[in-house]
Amino acid sequence: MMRTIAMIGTGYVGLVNGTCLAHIGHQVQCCDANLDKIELLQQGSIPIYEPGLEALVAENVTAGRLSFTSDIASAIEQSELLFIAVGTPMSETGAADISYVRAAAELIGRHLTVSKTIVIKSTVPLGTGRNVENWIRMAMPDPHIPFDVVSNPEFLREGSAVADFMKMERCIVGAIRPEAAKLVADCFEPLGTRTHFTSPESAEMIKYAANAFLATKISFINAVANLCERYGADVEDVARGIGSDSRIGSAFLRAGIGYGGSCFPKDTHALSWMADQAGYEFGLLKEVIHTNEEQKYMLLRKLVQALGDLHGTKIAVLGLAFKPNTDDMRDAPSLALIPALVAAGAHVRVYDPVAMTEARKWFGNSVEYGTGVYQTISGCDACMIVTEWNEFTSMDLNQVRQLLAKPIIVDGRNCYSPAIMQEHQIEYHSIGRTATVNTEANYNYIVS
Ligand SMILES: NC(=O)C1=CN([C@@H]2O[C@H](COP(=O)(O)OP(=O)(O)OC[C@H]3O[C@@H](n4cnc5c(N)ncnc54)[C@H](O)[C@@H]3O)[C@@H](O)[C@H]2O)C=CC1
Ligand SMILES: O=C(O)[C@H]1O[C@H](OP(=O)(O)OP(=O)(O)OC[C@H]2O[C@@H](n3ccc(=O)[nH]c3=O)[C@H](O)[C@@H]2O)[C@H](O)[C@@H](O)[C@@H]1O
Repeated sequence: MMRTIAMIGTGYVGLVNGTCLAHIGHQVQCCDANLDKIELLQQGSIPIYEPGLEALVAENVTAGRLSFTSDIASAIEQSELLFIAVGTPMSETGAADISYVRAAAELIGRHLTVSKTIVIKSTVPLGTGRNVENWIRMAMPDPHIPFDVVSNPEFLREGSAVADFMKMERCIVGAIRPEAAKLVADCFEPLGTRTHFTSPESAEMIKYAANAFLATKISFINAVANLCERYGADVEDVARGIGSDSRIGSAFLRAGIGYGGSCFPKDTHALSWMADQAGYEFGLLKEVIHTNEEQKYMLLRKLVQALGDLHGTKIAVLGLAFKPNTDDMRDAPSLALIPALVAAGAHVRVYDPVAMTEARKWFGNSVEYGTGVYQTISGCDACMIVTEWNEFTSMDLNQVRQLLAKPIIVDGRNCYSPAIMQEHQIEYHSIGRTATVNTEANYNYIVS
């Protein structure tokens, strides 16, 4: 059944959910406190890079099911379901900052004059559902009007967000009243997804536990990778070998330079903070976080191993976004690596297929901005691969060898096989595999 929905917060999650909910037949108003964002959307542009989203937005706006407004109060008044999809960034203590959720709840309260269902999409600490209920009630002109607060965490991944929504693997609905749970679950009914009905606290925990578990898999394989290097094993073979056991599964076993992004780092810290608050020593999770922090600098260590003192060297960095197919640089490994290279005295030239505008906000004039893969690596003493964009995994290695001043690639994403690099006489350092190091004779051969 078609529902009227206000999506409060039109970021990655709000815009994707609002658009996709409109696409499956609902009437959606996406609102945001950021007026520039709403204006851009009203003009038909979208503020983020997400494959397939722009066309879907246009289609649903044209069909009259999707609109954008900065008048959040009106959207609240006109809708049956109010989704909260605002940010919950990491605060200085590591806890999730829920001030935006509170602001949204209070605004809802001020405009709640008939019974409605509030759906929390944002990732929020356990117990926030109950707090949201109180914040709304305290702001309501008439606190006797009944309303429901339902937890409905989001599991989409950036870069494949639209597909993740449309082929939703599961829907978690945490509610106190079964009628409210059913109302929310029914919104997703056209997707034919499996719904798990839980308490609000369990739903909140499912979100954190899912992200923490995936982060654990990554830190585990990264630790195994570091050990592989010491014993001459190949982590790619090891990941395939263990991943084909269905109890382990092959997903999230790609060794690399650590997880980044707007969620794994902040959500693992938030869960660790919650454990501390509850007096529970979640040592396993703390180690996952620690391993990840260390892993971010692995590439730098390998570069120093290859080049020695970095002072005065020219280094190309390919990939700035935290993963391919997004322009999101929040907590990207490049944010740890590049300032460290600059601090070590290297001249750094960076390139990313879509995150260049975003990168300028982070790096300003401290680096040089390349215009394409080959221009970026040209004349550099080494090339570092930080994000596995297609154009970095399919480079013409003959050209790469000729363009680099020294044929050295330090690859944080294991984009190539060491054998291919050896064939092309490129010194190759990757993660969890033995480096292929050219001899001096090789260098002379290549240079001449
Ligand atoms: N980015 C992702 O891939 C995923 C994010 N999440 C969670 O979803 C939530 C949102 O994340 P993103 O969409 O990435 O954040 P975002 O930062 O891209 O978007 C949040 C939006 O909320 C707006 N906002 C803040 N306060 C507001 C208010 N009081 N009223 C109206 N708008 C307000 C901001 O202006 C911003 O546009 C977070 O809790 C995050 O942990 C969950 C799954 C995936
Ligand atoms: O809560 C969230 O925001 C989202 O966080 C992740 O999604 P996302 O951060 O978009 O991207 P992922 O594909 O999960 O990658 C996260 C990080 O882990 C890294 N990663 C991933 C997989 C892997 O095997 N190895 C690895 O290093 C990626 O490079 C990236 O830096 C989860 O996969 C989503 O289910 C969740 O909804």
